[in-house]
Amino acid sequence: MTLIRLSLTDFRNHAGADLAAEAGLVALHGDNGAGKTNILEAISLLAPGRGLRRAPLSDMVRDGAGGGFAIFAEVQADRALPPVALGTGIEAAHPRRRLVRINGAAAAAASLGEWIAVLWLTPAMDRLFVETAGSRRRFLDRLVLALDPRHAQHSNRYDAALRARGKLLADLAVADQQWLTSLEAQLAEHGAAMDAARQSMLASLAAELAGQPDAPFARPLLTLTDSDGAARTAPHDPEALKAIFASRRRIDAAAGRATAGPHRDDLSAVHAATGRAAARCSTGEQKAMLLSLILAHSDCVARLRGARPVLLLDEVAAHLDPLRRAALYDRLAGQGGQAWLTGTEAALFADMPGPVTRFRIAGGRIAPG
Ligand SMILES: Nc1ncnc2c1ncn2[C@@H]1O[C@H](COP(=O)(O)OP(=O)(O)OP(=O)(O)O)[C@@H](O)[C@H]1O
Repeated sequence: MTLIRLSLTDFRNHAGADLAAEAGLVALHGDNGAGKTNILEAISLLAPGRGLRRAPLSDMVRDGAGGGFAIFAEVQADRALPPVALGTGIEAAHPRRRLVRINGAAAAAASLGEWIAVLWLTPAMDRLFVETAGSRRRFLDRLVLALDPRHAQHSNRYDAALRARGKLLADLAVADQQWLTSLEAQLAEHGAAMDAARQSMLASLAAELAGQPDAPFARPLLTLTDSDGAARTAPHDPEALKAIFASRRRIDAAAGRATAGPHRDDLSAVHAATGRAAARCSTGEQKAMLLSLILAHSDCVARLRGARPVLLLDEVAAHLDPLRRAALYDRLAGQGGQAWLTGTEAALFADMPGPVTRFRIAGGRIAPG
């Protein structure tokens, strides 16, 4: 998948920007605060979800602009087909409602996943393995989404049913039992589908990683675990899940949250070469594992979906030694697809193998270079 055109209106510090890019590497360089990550964030919003900062939509409107914002892109998924036009943004009157247009027609955000897959690595993700299970689950679900666009619908419906059940359980004594049973049936159906998609993605990713060397990027071994840290290998059975939810109504009512289910699962990672848990590895090793994970996943999506996801690598190049940096560029250039990289120095990108589209960003302005 290639973004051949991107235009931004009142998005973060970009009042109006229009850029054309080619397949291959796209290098964005500019000083701190120039607006590089904002461009990557805009691209991340072309996929379902809240984007790479998970920020409220209203924060994304350019300060002082007073209205909404708009992101528009043309994406070429297949050279034989015309590009698809994707647009998203908000209007001033409805700052919480994300609007989406696909080829000019209004669409649900979840549908974006059918047209584009976007994977990213940002400095904020460096601590993923020591952060909360929630951030790892979100990361896991993004990996699944890149492979299986239906995942967004299942997880949206699961979350909606979970919230509705939580409201009913807040007053269990008067809760409509039939409505509870129906919500738990929805949780079981969508939860089992979500879980199956996670397990199938992890199996494909494990197979991809197994074929990759331990160097120059550290290879991780990944496992889906339950909330107690035990490995989960068999998919959730919908009937069993329904029974779990039904049997835990009192416990969940007392806890004020659903204490069991796929929304509590976690992703655990081990450094393959040393056998050490990722959380106990050095920051550099954790970064390297994430990079190798993302690169392997990109291969996985390319193999299974027939199109490579757009990769957004924010400040990744600056943290690699010259040997690893060259290895990263070679790998990205050799595989087709499109990867957007940011850095403060143009020199970081000087030796990239072509084709490379280069932009210099300064104060929210984008110029070729
Ligand atoms: N809604 C907004 N309106 C205007 N400016 C904003 C808005 N949100 C963020 N900014 C500003 O946009 C600028 C660019 O941010 P961005 O994160 O893209 O910088 P960057 O080029 O990636 O810098 P760094 O190299 O430091 O990571 C920052 O100064 C930030 O404060």
